[in-house]
Amino acid sequence: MCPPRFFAVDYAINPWMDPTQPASAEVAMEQWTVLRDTYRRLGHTVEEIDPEPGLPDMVFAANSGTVVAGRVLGSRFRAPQRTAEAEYFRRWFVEHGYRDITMPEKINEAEGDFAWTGTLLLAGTGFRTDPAAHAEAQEVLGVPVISLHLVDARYYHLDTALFVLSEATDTRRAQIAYYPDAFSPGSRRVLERLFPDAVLADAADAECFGLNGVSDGRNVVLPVEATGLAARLEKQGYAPVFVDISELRKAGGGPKCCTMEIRKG
Ligand SMILES: CN(C)C(=N)NCCC[C@H](N)C(=O)O
Repeated sequence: MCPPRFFAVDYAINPWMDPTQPASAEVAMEQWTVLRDTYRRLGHTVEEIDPEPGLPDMVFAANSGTVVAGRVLGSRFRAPQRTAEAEYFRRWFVEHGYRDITMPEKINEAEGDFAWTGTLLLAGTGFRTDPAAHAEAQEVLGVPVISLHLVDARYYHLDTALFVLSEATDTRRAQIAYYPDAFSPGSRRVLERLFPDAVLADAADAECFGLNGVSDGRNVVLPVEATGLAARLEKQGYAPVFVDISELRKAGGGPKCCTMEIRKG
């Protein structure tokens, strides 16, 4: 995770960002700190990278790397405003002992558009990550990739429209939640086929970034407004944990965007 010390909304590269509206680095830092401490309270290890001045979106660490079984696929941003972030994260991986690091040739916004189910890498495209980056990820990470097409600009990254509730080594046992309207008809059919027991989100769940949740298979960290989705998750045996991410949402991000999940083994 990356503390939002230099958080701001100075430019608009997604429909949620409005540089004419006030955004506070101080409030973002308070909300981010609660999110980080929530993970720690739930028993997870959190490592941090230093933020860099002039990179207000660096708090969205999920966009800077996809790590499966200790293999790191870095990122290559579409927006020039974010390009420099990728190299800081690459250096972090080097300094923290990762040896298998590949920087992509294709536009690749990492976990913003990649979600690991335990056997498959679900991969979004349509707004940010280049579809050719999906084949590149399959080759570099050596895991099967399923391409999914996003069609609503408000849900410009896969992680605004879908998240994994529980990973499994048997594809049919992994569980996901997703917002069907964010996907093309063909991608919806793929998701129905692969995940017939998925939790389906509605427009209200999606609008508050409820699909930008982070689950450890039991606890599901969600924006505080995602009450409808939380109620459905509770019925399935999950434990919702609410966080306020209202300031970070002004930049188009939520809990998952702030969280790169490092899968070492
Ligand atoms: C949940 N999402 C979309 C993320 N994975 N990342 C947030 C990135 C926000 C940044 N202003 C941008 O537009 O790139």
